[in-house]
Amino acid sequence: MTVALHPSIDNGVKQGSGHFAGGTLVCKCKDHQVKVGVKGDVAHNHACGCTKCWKPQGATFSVVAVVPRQNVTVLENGDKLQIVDPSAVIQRHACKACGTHMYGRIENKNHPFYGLDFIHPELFQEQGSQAPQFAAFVSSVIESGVKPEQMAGIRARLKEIGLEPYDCLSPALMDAIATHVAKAKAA
Ligand SMILES: N[C@@H](CCC(=O)N[C@@H](CS)C(=O)NCC(=O)O)C(=O)O
Ligand SMILES: [Zn+2]
Ligand SMILES: [Zn+2]
Repeated sequence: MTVALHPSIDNGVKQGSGHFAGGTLVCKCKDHQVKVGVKGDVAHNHACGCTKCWKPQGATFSVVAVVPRQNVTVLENGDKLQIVDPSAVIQRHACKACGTHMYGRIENKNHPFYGLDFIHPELFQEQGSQAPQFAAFVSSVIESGVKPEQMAGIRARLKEIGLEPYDCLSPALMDAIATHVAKAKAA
């Protein structure tokens, strides 16, 4: 049996249109859904294996991307949102009723990713946003109950669908973080 990663990539990664103009993220509630507007396409879309990122029922990975925070607006039923863990770097605003994380925001102005919000593109009601590019925090799925002996199969399946597996972020993002830290130290 093929390893299940996440429903939006299990049948192969669907490429983005390259001209996604933005859209509306909708939570999983049957009524009074939380709706969040996003302007423009997402960036750095990836599968994340960490325990903190929201994933749909049964998924092993989250699929998560970033957008400039000024491009994110709560459109409807924002009173249903609450911050999952106020002490986390990424403050994930989740629907109290269905648990779906609608956007994650970094409030620490010194953080390398300050200015970017984390969102789950599968919640867009529109098609065509950027496809996942790689897989991050892959080893962390063990913390959610995956057996270590399943890891070779999971990494092989990620590679098969074109998502290079990394146990932290991709080299480009790790370099961006280190560059930010080096500049902060030099200042
Ligand atoms: N092994 C940890 C890794 C958690 C982690 O560091 N997650 C990354 C990727 S989302 C992060 O940047 N977390 C910051 C945060 O959750 O606020 C876990 O699975 O819980
Ligand atoms: Zn909801
Ligand atoms: Zn994560």
